[in-house]
Amino acid sequence: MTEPVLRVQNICKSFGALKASDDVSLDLYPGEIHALIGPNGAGKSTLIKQICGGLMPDSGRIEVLGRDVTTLDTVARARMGLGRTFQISSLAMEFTVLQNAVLGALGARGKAFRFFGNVMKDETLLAPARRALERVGLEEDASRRTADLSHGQRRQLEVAVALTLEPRLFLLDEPMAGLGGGGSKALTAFLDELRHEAPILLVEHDMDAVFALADRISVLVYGKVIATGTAEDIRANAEVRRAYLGEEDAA
Ligand SMILES: Nc1ncnc2c1ncn2[C@@H]1O[C@H](COP(=O)(O)OP(=O)(O)OP(=O)(O)O)[C@@H](O)[C@H]1O
Repeated sequence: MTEPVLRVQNICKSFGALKASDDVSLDLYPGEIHALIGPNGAGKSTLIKQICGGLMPDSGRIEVLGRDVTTLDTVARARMGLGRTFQISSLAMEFTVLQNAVLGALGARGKAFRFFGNVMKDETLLAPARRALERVGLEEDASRRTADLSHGQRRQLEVAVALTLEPRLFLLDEPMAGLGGGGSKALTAFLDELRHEAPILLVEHDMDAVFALADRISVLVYGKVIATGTAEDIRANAEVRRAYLGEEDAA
């Protein structure tokens, strides 16, 4: 049987009396998009941070490509091929598109930051940066100031920054946020292709995108995974409807 690329086992994390992750287990298989959904405050970001290495679980285990990474830091996990985008933009707005992509390539390789002029001449950084921009369709915009991009283009650039690492798996934190209908359609099509390169754990509030893309969906409520299954399973699950989808209907 195929091994999962990511395996999260029995993760617990409390903030005082609040259980933000309550015995969470989930996995991600090659070629798959596994969506993580749940109401605000359910613990999605907390879980993503623990998978990335930014936050240590109180207990449980996280494996990437069969290796226990539970105690490794963010840089070590990125080097192992864990690519990530952020809910809040991490782009340097005054830098050009290419400079942001190069910075991504630099960070992903854990290289020390040198003078920017030198960094921008380093082919080992420029080549993956250009390739990533091409992949997301931003090659023509390489010399534009990031602040001048549209919101949708910035989202594309964030994905490009994650791509510079040539990741073995992606953690995408609300990539559709703030995109208009056209933008989220284009990104949906792109992610549908991207999954074949590296599987995706997708945290997303846009239910159209989730139901269009996800092979499996896990529903997190009060820190607990209350259901995991196909889009059909999740739609039909009474507990999920009550806890989450019902809330959307009522909105
Ligand atoms: N550093 C922290 N200290 C204390 N409480 C925290 C901390 N980080 C998160 N929490 C709490 O943990 C719970 C889960 O938060 P989290 O941000 O993971 O939810 P979320 O599902 O990502 O929400 P959203 O969809 O709004 O981004 C919330 O009640 C939040 O207030």
